[in-house]
Amino acid sequence: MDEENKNENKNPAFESLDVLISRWKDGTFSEIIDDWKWIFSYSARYKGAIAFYVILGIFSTSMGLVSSIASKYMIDIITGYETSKLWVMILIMVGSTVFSLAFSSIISRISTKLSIDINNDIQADIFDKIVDADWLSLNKYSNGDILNRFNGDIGTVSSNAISWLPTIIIAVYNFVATFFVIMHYDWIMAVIALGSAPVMLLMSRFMIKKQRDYSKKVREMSSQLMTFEVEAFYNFDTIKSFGVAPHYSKKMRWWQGKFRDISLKYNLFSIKTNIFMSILGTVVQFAAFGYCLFRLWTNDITYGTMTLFLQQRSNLSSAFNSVVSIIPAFLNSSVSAHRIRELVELPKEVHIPESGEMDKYIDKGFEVRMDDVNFSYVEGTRVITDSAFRAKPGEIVALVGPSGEGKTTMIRLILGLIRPEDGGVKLRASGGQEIEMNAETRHLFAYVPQGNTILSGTIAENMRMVKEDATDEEIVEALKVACAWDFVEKLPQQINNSVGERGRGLSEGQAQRIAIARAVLRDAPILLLDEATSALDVTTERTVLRNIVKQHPNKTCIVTTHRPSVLNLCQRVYRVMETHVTELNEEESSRMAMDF
Ligand SMILES: Nc1ncnc2c1ncn2[C@@H]1O[C@H](COP(=O)(O)OP(=O)(O)OP(=O)(O)O)[C@@H](O)[C@H]1O
Repeated sequence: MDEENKNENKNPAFESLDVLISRWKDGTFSEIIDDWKWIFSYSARYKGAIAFYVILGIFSTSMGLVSSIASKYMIDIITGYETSKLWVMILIMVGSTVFSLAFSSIISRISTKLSIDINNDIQADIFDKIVDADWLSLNKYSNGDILNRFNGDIGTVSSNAISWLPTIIIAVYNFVATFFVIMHYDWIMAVIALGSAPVMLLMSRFMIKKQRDYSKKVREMSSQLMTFEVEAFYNFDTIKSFGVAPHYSKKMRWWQGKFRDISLKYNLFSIKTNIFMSILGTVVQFAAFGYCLFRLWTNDITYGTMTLFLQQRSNLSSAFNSVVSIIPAFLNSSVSAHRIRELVELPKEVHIPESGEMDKYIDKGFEVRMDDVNFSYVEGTRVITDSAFRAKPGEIVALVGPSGEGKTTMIRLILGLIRPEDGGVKLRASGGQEIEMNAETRHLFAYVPQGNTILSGTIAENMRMVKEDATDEEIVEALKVACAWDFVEKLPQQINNSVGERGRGLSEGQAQRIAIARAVLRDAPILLLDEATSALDVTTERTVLRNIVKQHPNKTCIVTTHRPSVLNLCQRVYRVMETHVTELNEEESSRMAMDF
């Protein structure tokens, strides 16, 4: 049968059902499913605990049911004056209430423990993923945004990841069990009790889309607010010294206002949905109450059955409400999971496992080679074009050139943080063995980046960051090479003296010398200094560089600089300008030194 005939024979009712299902599944819905699949990959680690949680929940719900059936019989016993059975009923009621309370307390304890565990699990995983993410891809996210996803979004996911499934299962069990108890006594009552279900189902599609959109906007706005906050606190000195604090206060309030507006819109939507649900619930409640009174009036049911009906109807509606109220939490979690997955799915750095082979050649040093390299951060805007570069063991090689022309980009290429579009950036051992720069070659480098990179803690802690088992003597030795010992020696606790975040408490030049000492302690065969001596006086700068070369004759040093004093120490000078890296001859390089 050909395709056309097949379609003709298809029942139109089924066809429209197919269309409905596919529409239901498209876009938002399939995204939600994917996000939850990801969340389940974490919850699955706690299968046993979740199953225990569900069983306890079902017990607790069953006890509630037993207690309300017992209260029906109690009313019937009292109204029928059959006091002989009264004690049994009282015992059943009290027993089931106590059990129910005990179960729900254990459930609360388990769910708190699990949500902390899952939060820690996700955070630890994401931390590792971020650390191993491709530099350029991660660079697109601001620190505030990453921090917000790391804390806020993971918090939202973990608080729901465990409880969501048990809550649904327990609510559905509660719903079904209650429904059958009511049905056992009167099926019309059961139908009335279920009255709101079809309307709710029809509304859910509209609600889900809208709720998810709001949740997404609130999370995005929260990230933007946090980006602003992180940046403002990080640059507090600049803000204060420019006297622009009032402007930033105003900006802060503007961001807060935007966050407030979107949060209130979301809240209004939730209120409207709530009002609608409550009205629906009240209508059903009155219908059930009216029906009960009618049946009582016609003597079809006892007082006990009426109490049971009304109690169970409210139980049914609370089971329904707990399923409905989990929808926002479910959607918020899916939005947060989506935001976390964006970080998880960032491309990983390139790791070439064979790089470990190069460790054998550390003693003789390495040559850094670049050939025919092209690189752009943004497609169409070249930063490096058809360029070559060499730095051999025992050499100090300088990268010079006007600001913003690509010196730091060269350092990033050498470190393998970014990869060239064409050409190769390689590490070459003395025997000719070569390997492309990648994450695994990075341990062969000691890098002093631009800016202050000192962390809060003692000077020794800062140093041991790159060599955990370094002795105090080794630390002092490295500080001496970097001309930092002169001032560290005079500190009250010397290497155990504490410094603040970003080296607070030290001068810019002192912080630079400690950063250099840290790189020296690392004792890697290749040293990269990116404007790392800019805050030092000329004499200290020359002493530091000479000490480094003297320390290890096979070290390869690559420096970016704007200082002639450094150029005179270099064996080779490359100019980075107009996207080209060009080696300067002696005459050009001395002219350049004079032009600075
Ligand atoms: N993460 C990035 N994304 C996009 N473009 C970038 C990025 N980093 C740098 N660039 C661009 O690449 C070019 C070279 O920047 P780079 O930092 O390498 O210059 P530089 O020579 O080290 O400057 P300076 O001497 O001022 O430190 C600049 O035009 C800059 O705008």
